[in-house]
Amino acid sequence: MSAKIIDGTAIAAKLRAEYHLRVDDLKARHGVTPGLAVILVGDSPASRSYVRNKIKACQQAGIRSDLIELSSQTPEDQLLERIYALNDDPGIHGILVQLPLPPHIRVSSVLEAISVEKDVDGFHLYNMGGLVTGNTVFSPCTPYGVQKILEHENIPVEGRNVVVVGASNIVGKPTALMLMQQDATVVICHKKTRDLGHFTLLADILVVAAGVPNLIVPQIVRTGAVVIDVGFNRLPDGRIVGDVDFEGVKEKASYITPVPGGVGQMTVTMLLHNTILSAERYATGTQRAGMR
Ligand SMILES: NC(=O)C1=CN([C@@H]2O[C@H](COP(=O)(O)OP(=O)(O)OC[C@H]3O[C@@H](n4cnc5c(N)ncnc54)[C@H](OP(=O)(O)O)[C@@H]3O)[C@@H](O)[C@H]2O)C=CC1
Ligand SMILES: Nc1nc(=O)c2c([nH]1)NC[C@@H]1CN(c3ccc(C(=O)N[C@@H](CCC(=O)O)C(=O)O)cc3)C=[N+]21
Ligand SMILES: [Mg+2]
Repeated sequence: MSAKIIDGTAIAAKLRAEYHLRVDDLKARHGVTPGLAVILVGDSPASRSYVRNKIKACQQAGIRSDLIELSSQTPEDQLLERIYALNDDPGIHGILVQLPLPPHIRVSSVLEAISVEKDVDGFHLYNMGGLVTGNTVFSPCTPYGVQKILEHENIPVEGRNVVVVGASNIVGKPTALMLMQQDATVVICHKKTRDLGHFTLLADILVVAAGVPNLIVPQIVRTGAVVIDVGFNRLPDGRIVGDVDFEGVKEKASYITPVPGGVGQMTVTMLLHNTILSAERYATGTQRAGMR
């Protein structure tokens, strides 16, 4: 068996074309241009490159994006002041603070300073908590992108065994919660999991977000499984790979996502989606009132 290679770039392109029409419609009918503020603290080359991808995608979709670059020495209270100003700025519908932040800044204070109505990354505690009950204002972009890939390929989730490898707050845990909300049976594995293969072999759908190249080899993948590789790792030789031994696993899986060209494309696309959704709510006055 050779897996169908899921073309994340093509799915993303189709969605982005639809989103561009929604932007045009907002401009024409409400005079509203969706606006995203991206705050980058410090000058990590990797963060800079992710941010560049996001800004470029905004431009292509007709979304205004403001890049706010702050020095790595910026005190936490100055960063919070910038966020409060953006919360009050009617031209800005989404606020994203690129992680990681320098160690002197508390991530939780920053994420909770962002107005829930503008939290297009879905990282505010309210949105995180909302994942438990299925009541988010915005879904986090990477898990949402994974969900959209499954939806686009008509891969059912209900009643299936989903194994998520990786338990971070930004990918593993929210992905597990979103798929559990769709009535999958979900297992989350992490570094301390004693026998990874014992669990991954149960997976009808295997989602991998560990940050470890070649963690998933064919021996620990069930024949016919759907394999979604969220990993995004740069090797010393400059090549970008996921967490899955792609060549080996594609001979055993029924579907597999490549890296690049898979989930990463969808993450950025869902950021566009959330920013447009926020601007639509603003234009039609359907934001949730009084929420922060
Ligand atoms: N394509 C995209 O859009 C995105 C891709 N990524 C990529 O996804 C990967 C994960 O990112 P992120 O969640 O932020 O990373 P983190 O480092 O925050 O989390 C990694 C998780 O994987 C677990 N883990 C690490 N090693 C192993 C192992 N050997 N076996 C099982 N579990 C393990 C860790 O366990 P423990 O909790 O015990 O430490 C942790 O829960 C990275 O490659 C990142 O680049 C991330 C965001 C977006
Ligand atoms: N705190 C933190 N924040 C992040 O946002 C973060 C992180 N850590 N760790 C690493 C991952 C990775 N990530 C990606 C974003 C876009 C693409 C993306 O656009 N990928 C495209 C293009 C890739 C390319 O540029 O070649 C693709 O996969 O086809 C990928 C990966 C964000 N990450
Ligand atoms: Mg990718």
